[in-house]
Amino acid sequence: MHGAGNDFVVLDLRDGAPPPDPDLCRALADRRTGVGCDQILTIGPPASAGALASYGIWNSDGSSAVQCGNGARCVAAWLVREGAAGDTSRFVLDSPAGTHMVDALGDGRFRIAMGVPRFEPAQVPLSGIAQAQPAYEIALPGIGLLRFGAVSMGNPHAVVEVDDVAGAEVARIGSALQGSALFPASANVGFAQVIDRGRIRLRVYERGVGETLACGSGACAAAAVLVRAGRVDREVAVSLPGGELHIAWPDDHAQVEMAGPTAFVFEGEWTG
Ligand SMILES: N[C@@H](CCC[C@H](N)C(=O)O)C(=O)O
Repeated sequence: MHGAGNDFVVLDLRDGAPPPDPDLCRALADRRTGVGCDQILTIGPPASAGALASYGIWNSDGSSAVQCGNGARCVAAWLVREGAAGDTSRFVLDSPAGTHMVDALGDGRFRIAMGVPRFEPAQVPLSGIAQAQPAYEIALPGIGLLRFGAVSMGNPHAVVEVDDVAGAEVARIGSALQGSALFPASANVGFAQVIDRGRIRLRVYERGVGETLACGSGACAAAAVLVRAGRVDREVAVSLPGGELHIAWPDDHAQVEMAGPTAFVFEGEWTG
């Protein structure tokens, strides 16, 4: 499946099959010798009362993750296709980051409540910083002084505002920031260009993957950081290389809502 180009192998493990180990994740995700994907998603039984199902997330390098916005929409689409949601267009899913309210919008589009953004350095996590700041600065070897915002959407994000996202050195700066001691758990690094108060362009160098065509939690993180900086309105369209997501953050204490597309690509059996 994919959500705005962020692609997934989805394994339905509700029959009790064990989750894939890191070696199997890497084998499945390999674009030459496997199926190929950014993340592996596993669907399991609900973890909380009232939820329809739970899901797990593994990056293509075999590391596990706790939040995946595009993946949440794809799991929702999978459950709706099989009729698990019945007549309702509103249901709850459990992710490793918590519970998410889901709205089926029709035409393969879903809206997911992605949680309240956390800016406290300990929550991101950011090492050696006591107080949250609207922007941080770091001197990166070979790159120079870099200014960025940082936020947790359940998973860690750095957001760098750039004048021209097409020309941004996404891999070089993204991997340098990921490797910095400032981010003890690494980070997903977004490069955001503000087009106007209602639209940004974004590219994301994801933790455990590299650059992806879209990152749902990255779109929420970019919107949250730019709203806090007074650069964009609380409803913003985010254009990513693989498609468009719509982000709304009604107020500082509210959850960020992310809406976007889903697509089924093909189904098969893994014999590897
Ligand atoms: N593609 C995802 C994020 C997946 C997890 C991330 N790479 C991490 O390690 O935190 C999204 O759509 O949010």
